[in-house]
Amino acid sequence: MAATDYTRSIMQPLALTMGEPAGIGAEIAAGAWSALRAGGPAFFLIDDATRPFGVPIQAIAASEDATAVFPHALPVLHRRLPAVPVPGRPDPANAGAVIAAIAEAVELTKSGRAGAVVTNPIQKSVLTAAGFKHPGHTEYLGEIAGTGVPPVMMLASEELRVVPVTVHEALARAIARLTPEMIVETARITAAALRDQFGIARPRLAVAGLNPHAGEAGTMGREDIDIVAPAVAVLRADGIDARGPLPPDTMFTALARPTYDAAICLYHDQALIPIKTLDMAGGVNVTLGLSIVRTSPDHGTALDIAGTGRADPSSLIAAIRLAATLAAARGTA
Ligand SMILES: NC(=O)C1=CN([C@@H]2O[C@H](COP(=O)(O)OP(=O)(O)OC[C@H]3O[C@@H](n4cnc5c(N)ncnc54)[C@H](O)[C@@H]3O)[C@@H](O)[C@H]2O)C=CC1
Ligand SMILES: NCC(=O)COP(=O)(O)O
Repeated sequence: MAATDYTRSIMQPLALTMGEPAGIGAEIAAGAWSALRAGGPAFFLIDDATRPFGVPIQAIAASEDATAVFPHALPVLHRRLPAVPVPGRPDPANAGAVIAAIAEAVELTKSGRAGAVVTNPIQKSVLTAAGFKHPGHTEYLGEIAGTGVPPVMMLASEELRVVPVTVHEALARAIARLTPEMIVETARITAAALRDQFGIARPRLAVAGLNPHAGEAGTMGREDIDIVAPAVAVLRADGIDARGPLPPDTMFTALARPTYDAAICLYHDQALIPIKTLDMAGGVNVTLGLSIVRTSPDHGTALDIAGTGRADPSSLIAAIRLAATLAAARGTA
C-alpha cells in the first residue's frame, strides 16, 4: 500500500522512542534491529543504554552517529532512567523520561537530524497518573508538531486503512459531541494525506454510520441522518469521493474493502477492531496532519508478556518501513 520505497543511502536515521520501559518496547526494538540491520532503514533508540537488550548495542552521542553503527549494533541514544525497569510493572518515576524521549525525537526530526519519529507504545494510564495532560501520542504530537489542523490517527495495513474521528475518550462522550464538522475536517485531512503522502490521486472514502444498519431510515437512531449524511454531502460538494453513512457491520467485509482507500469511522473501536482483527502484526498507526512523519506499531505495551521473549516485532518493523517510505516521499530522509 505504500506509495514509494525507501533507500538507506538517502535516509536520515529514524528516531525510535523507548515507550513504556516496563513493556515490550526494548524487546521489539531489538527484534526490529535484527530484522533490518542488513538493509532496512537505519534507526536509533532513545533509551537507557545500561538496560539489557539481548542484542549488541552501542551508545551513541548524537543521532548523526547512528547510520554507521546500525549494521553492527543497535544504536542507543543514552538517556538515563531514574528507576530500573521491571518487566510488566510500570514505575511512574520513569514517566518524565518516557515523555522526554518523545519530545526529543520530535525535536531531532524537526531540525533534520532524524528522518521521522517512530514511537514505542506508552502505558497511557501511568503517564496520566504522573500528570501528563494528553491521552496519547496523537494529541501530544498535535501540540508539539502540529500544523494548525487537528492531528488525525490512521491505522494502515495491506488490506485496510481506518481513521477514527473521535479517539481517546469515553464512547458516550464521543457520541454526544460528534458533529458533521468533525467528520468533514477529519475526512479532508485524510483525503489530503492519501493524495500527498500515499500517492493516491483520487482517494475514495467510506464513511461509517453510527447506528445498526446506519440508522435504518431513522428508526434506529437519527445520528446517521442528522450528522453523518450532511458531512458526506459537504465532502462530495468539495469534490471528495466520499460515500456513506455505510452500515458498519458490512463495510469491512472482503468484498467491501477494495472499494475504498480509507474508512472514516466515528469512534476508536469502530476503526481499530476490524484492522487489528485482520492484521495485528502488519498494522501501523500513522499520525496525519503533523509537520513531521510519525508512525507506531498498532499494539500496546503488552505488559502481560514483557520480558518473556514472546513479543512479536512485526508491527514495529512495518512502522519503521512505513516511516522511512513516508519520510523519503516528503524529502526529510
Ligand atoms: N501507541 C501507543 O502508545 C499505544 C499504547 N497502548 C497502551 O498499551 C497499554 C496496554 O493496552 P492493551 O489494550 O492491553 O493492548 P496491548 O496491545 O498492549 O495487548 C493486547 C494483547 O495483545 C498482545 N500483544 C500486543 N502486542 C504484542 C506483540 N507485539 N507480540 C505479541 N503479543 C502482543 C498482548 O500480550 C495482549 O495479550 C494501554 O495502556 C494502552 O493505552 C495501546 C495501543 C497503542
Ligand atoms: N489504540 C491506539 C492508540 O491508543 C494509539 O494512541 P497514540 O498513543 O498513538 O495516540
